Amino acid sequence: MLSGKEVAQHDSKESCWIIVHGEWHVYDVTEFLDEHPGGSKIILKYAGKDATAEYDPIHPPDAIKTNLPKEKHLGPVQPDTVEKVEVETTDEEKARLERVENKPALAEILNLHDFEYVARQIMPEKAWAYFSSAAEDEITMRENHAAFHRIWFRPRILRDVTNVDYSTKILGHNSSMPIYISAAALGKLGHPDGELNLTRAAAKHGIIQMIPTLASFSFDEIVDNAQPGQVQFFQLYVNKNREVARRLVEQAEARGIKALFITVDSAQLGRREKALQLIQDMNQEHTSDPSKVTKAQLGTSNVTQEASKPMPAPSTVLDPGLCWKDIVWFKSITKMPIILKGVQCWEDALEAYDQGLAGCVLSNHGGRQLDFSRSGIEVLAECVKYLKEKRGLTFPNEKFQLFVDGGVRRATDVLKAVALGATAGKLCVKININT
Ligand code: HEM
Ligand SMILES: Cc1cc2nc3c(=O)[nH]c(=O)nc-3n(C[C@H](O)[C@H](O)[C@H](O)COP(=O)(O)O)c2cc1C
Repeated sequence: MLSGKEVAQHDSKESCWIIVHGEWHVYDVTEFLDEHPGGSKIILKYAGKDATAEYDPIHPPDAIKTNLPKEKHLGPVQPDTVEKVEVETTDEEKARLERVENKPALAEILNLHDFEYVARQIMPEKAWAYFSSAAEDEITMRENHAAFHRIWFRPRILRDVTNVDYSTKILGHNSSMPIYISAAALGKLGHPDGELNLTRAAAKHGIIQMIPTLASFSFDEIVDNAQPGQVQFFQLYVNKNREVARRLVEQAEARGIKALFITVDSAQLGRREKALQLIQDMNQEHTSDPSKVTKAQLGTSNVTQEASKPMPAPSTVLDPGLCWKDIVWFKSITKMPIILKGVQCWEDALEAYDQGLAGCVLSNHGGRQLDFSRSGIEVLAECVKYLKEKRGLTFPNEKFQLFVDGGVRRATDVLKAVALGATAGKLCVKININT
């Protein structure tokens, strides 16, 4: 056991130790300083100290394991000997903390628009930029919701609706409602319990959670937090290194994951300018390397993770080379049903059906990838039409399920999707509609 005092002596670039994580582990990052993708300045700010609070929300769970040689892991430190890091609180931060303190009770929040408003008020700027940003002019993001405004009901009367059961089956698994929680990376940015909150909520309400590849918690931690028998799906970003992809799929199958959703709308990261703006500010603050700023400004940095920086992930996590032959390979290595997440026209939905896949999520990634992609609900209408015309399919269809996400903010949106043929849809933290 190291003492906090000893660690504190290594507070310079000649010898730089930091403490990270609940288990209070000490790491020697002296040689890593120049390699750190976030620059050395930010780490030096925490030299000899506990960096957990800053480190945790913005790094993938395996960042240390993957980037820091074992011999640099110096072991645990006695927690009570570690001095608290004095973080200077700006006036803006004080005001934000006050808003957190006074946030409305859950029962006062009536709908998802309220949630969004409150989130914007209380989240750190970084988190809000990540969660709320979409590609370029954010036209698709707005259209996703607006598209539902163009669909109207044609209610029938004098039907007995005393008992309404809106439970359903999604890919053969019971769900209390025709929605599931879709993948959203880096949950810890929003709350220290991140994705585990969603695991618990899904269990409590009998809905299915899709675990993201880029979750803040490790895959095992999320699965370990599920109740016995709780159904979970897994979202896969296909790593350039197919052995990594294979390992993720095998791990998911071994742990009882019931379906594999492969994200196919992210050949590269969408240009999310709100997030880029923030990176620019951060780079100015944390690094002296002006080329980083320029790259970020131009949107040409090789950021390939879900978040766009400052939300780190290995740059190999997305593969522009992903194509149909890989899907055939995935089919050969897993018995889990495969669903493509991010299908945006009927031709690709038809191809997925012909390849023997279990379904598609008609989605444009919440408008975060290609601006001017059409909304999922609009694509649903054409898929239903052409899959009937070309292959005689009717929807909802158990053998080939259509899901819709993007802009779903109301139960009426879900109802519209289901009425048009979807198995389920997604809600903000991400509920998907199952048509
Ligand atoms: C144990 C030591 C650390 C390791 C192994 C590590 C690893 C990484 C990795 C792998 C990335 C991103 C890679 C990518 O984008 O593909 C990253 C980015 C980043 N890290 Fe660390 N990190 C460490 C310590 C820290 C600490 C103590 C801080 C302080 C808060 C920090 C702040 C950042 C920031 C701000 C970025 C984003 C940089 C940018 O987008 O320009 N890191 N780190
Ligand atoms: C903050 C955030 C993070 C996301 N992360 C992922 C991800 O890691 N993988 C993925 O396939 N989709 C991801 N998505 C896309 C969602 O799964 C879903 O397709 C989209 O959010 C639906 O649109 P909506 O936000 O309008 O509901 C993310 C979306 C948001 C808003």
